[in-house]
Amino acid sequence: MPFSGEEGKRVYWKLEGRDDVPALVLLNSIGTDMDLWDGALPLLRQSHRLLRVDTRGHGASDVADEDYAMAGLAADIFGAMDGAGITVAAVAGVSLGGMIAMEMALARPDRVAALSLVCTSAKMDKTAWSDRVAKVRGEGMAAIVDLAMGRFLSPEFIAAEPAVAQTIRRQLVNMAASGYAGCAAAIRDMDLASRIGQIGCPTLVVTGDRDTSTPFEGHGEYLLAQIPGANHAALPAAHLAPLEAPRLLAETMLEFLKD
Ligand SMILES: O=C(O)CC1=CCC(=O)O1
Repeated sequence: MPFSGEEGKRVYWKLEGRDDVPALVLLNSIGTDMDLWDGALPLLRQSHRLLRVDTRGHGASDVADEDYAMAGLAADIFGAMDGAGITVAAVAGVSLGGMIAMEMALARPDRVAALSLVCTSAKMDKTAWSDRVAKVRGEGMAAIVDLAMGRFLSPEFIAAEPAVAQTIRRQLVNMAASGYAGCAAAIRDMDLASRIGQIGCPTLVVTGDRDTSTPFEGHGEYLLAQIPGANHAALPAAHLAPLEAPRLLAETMLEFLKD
């Protein structure tokens, strides 16, 4: 299996598609893994070589029991790109994945060709994320699963796709609490808000009309105001847009990436 990084902090990645097309890196939210993107893959792989990475502490990646930092999570993804032989790529990330993507664009502008920032933010409530870290470390994943599910998916989607919602819930409950807490600490400590004005690559900000975690108001609108020349698309989806609107998300990203 393809892993990159030092022992205990290795990230698992999967590369697919032709090598004569541009590379696109796909990053997951906290509490999910690379499978989050499954519904969008058939369209995306027609024109892009896809590198998916399980964020540290998630999926098949290693779980270190410590606070993670956004810069370290970004370095993990560059390590996966190195392992896959990719020098430059467009990067798309959902929520935490979008935060990591912004950190990547700031750290290595030479390696990030474009950003798709899906249902994400540069500033989350520090107290709320601090409480979440403590709760998960003290009581385990069951203590926050209802809160997280309520922010991930809309009631309409849960009613229409109960099996998908059950899978997401099961993954969340069964994942390593230390992996979730490590990433939650990175969200708590992120300092993107004052720096994203320096992002220089073409950027698409995707918001979800039903997203209660990072709604347009206060989150998407801030990204659009700060990132020079950023474009906006609003989708009929909650936070996990690749689940609620996979085809529309893929079409929107491809339209942006073809420019
Ligand atoms: O608010 C939530 O629980 C959803 C979320 C925030 C960051 C992320 O990756 O997911």
